Order: sequence, then structure tokens, then C-alpha cells
Amino acid sequence: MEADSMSKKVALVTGAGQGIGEGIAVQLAKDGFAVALSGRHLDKVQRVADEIEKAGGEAFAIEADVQYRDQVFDSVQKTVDHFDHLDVFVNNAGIAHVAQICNTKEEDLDRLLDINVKGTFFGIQAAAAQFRKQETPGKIINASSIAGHEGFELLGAYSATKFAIRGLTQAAAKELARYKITVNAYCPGIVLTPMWDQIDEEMGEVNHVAKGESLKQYLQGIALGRGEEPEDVANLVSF
Ligand SMILES: NC(=O)c1ccc[n+]([C@@H]2O[C@H](COP(=O)([O-])OP(=O)(O)OC[C@H]3O[C@@H](n4cnc5c(N)ncnc54)[C@H](O)[C@@H]3O)[C@@H](O)[C@H]2O)c1
Ligand SMILES: CC(=O)[C@H](C)O
Repeated sequence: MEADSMSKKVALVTGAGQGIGEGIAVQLAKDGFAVALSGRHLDKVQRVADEIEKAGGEAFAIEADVQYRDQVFDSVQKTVDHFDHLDVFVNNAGIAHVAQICNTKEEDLDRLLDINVKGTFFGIQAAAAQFRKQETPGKIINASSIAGHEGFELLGAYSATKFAIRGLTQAAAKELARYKITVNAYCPGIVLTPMWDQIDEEMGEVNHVAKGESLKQYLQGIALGRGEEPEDVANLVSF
């Protein structure tokens, strides 16, 4: 256990090996948190943890797949074993999938629900259990999306999971407030992370998008179609 982290706030970020999760972990470390980073691929989260340590921060990498409840609870225990306690849990891990609803395979729908919804559900359960065991306040922060406020064509199953996360966040906030545990969600627009490489790859030929146009341009087109100023759309595409 790191002696210094006894006084530091401790955060656990899921899916922290790249993208938004990596950005959150790095910023939390800059803000003085001791950070546990969990992900399906230990080498990816270890890379980010090493970078945080090299920059003078405290970090600890954990291999955990959020679709499995026991691995989520285990990641919290490993964080507490290493840093003594937990203050913040960020349910960041998530996947997207591009398909028209009528063409979405059940196995893809199951994968999205297992990782995005059940993974977030398990994270709330595990974090709340730890905060109550510590008898301390705590913060739980979940990854929803712009697609959790508007259902986008070609992202129907994904949007459903992000809407679900908003509802889950609101319900958890009401249930856990009495324990001084806050539950909030972030809803980014389009953030140019490796998720978009995968989304663009899955695009292929679909009716709604002109050949060669990426989903990013398609979504931007929707925003522009609403008469939003280009700079508004530009704000969506940032990292
Ligand atoms: N990039 C965007 O435009 C955008 C917009 C709104 C919301 N989001 C949400 O933000 C979160 C992060 O997105 P991102 O763009 O950084 O994605 P990303 O694909 O770049 O990174 C996601 C990370 O989560 C990990 N992950 C996936 N499934 C996992 C699992 N079962 N267990 C543990 N880790 C797992 C991946 O390995 C990866 O490291 C996601 O929940 C996503 O839905 C992204
Ligand atoms: C991929 C994502 O979450 C939205 C559509 O930006």
C-alpha cells in the first residue's frame, strides 16, 4: 500500500487504457488523485499507469472485464488493497456498434447490453458497497453519451444502452444520496478516440450515408441540418 495515498483521494477508472478513460485517469492524477486503472487488456492500462507514474503521479493497473460482476468487485478490492480506500468510481468502459436496428444481430445486442449497461450496473453496486463499508461519502460517474439524449440512426442498440445509463444514473442518485454517495453521468458529443476508428470501420455500405461519408460526417450533417452553426458541430469533434 502506498503510504502517500492514505491522504490522497483515490479514483478507479474503467476502460482506462485509451480514449476518454485514459484522459480521465491522466487528468485525475494531475489533479492529485491516486488512480487505479482497469481494463480488459492489462498491457494497455499498464502503459497509462506507467506514464502517470513517470509524470510523478500514483497509479495502479488492474485487469478486469466489466461485463463480469465478480471482476468489477475484484477490481475495487484490489484498488483498496493497494491504495487503502476508494473515493471515486468512473464507469467509463463501453463499446459502440453500427447497424440498423433491423439488421442488428442478437449477439451484438447482448454484447452492448452486457458491457455498457450491466458493466455500469455492476460498477455502481461495487462502488456503493465499498463506500458504505468505509462509511465515507463517494462519487460514481457513468459514461452516457449524446446518443443517450437522442437516438441516432445506425446506433440504435448503442443509443438504447446510453439512454439506459442515464436512467440508471438518476435512480442510483436517488437511492444513494442518503449515504452521501453522488451519482452523475457525462454525455460527450463526438470525441475522436479509437472508438471512432472502429465505428468508421463498421460503417460499410448503409442506406443513410452517402458512399465514403463517415458516421462522424453523417452525425455532423444531422447537427448542421438542425441549423447548428459549424462551430457548434466542431465542438462535438474534439478530444
Ligand atoms: N468517443 C465518443 O465520441 C464518445 C461519445 C460519447 C460517449 N462515449 C462513451 O465514453 C466511453 C469511452 O469511450 P471512448 O471513445 O474512449 O472509447 P474507446 O473505445 O476509445 O475506449 C474504450 C475503452 O473501454 C475498454 N473496454 C471495452 N469493453 C470493456 C470491458 N468489457 N471491460 C473493460 N474495459 C472495456 C476498451 O478496451 C477501451 O480501452 C464509452 O462508454 C463511450 O460509450 C464516447
Ligand atoms: C459514439 C458516441 O458515443 C456518440 C455517437 O458520439
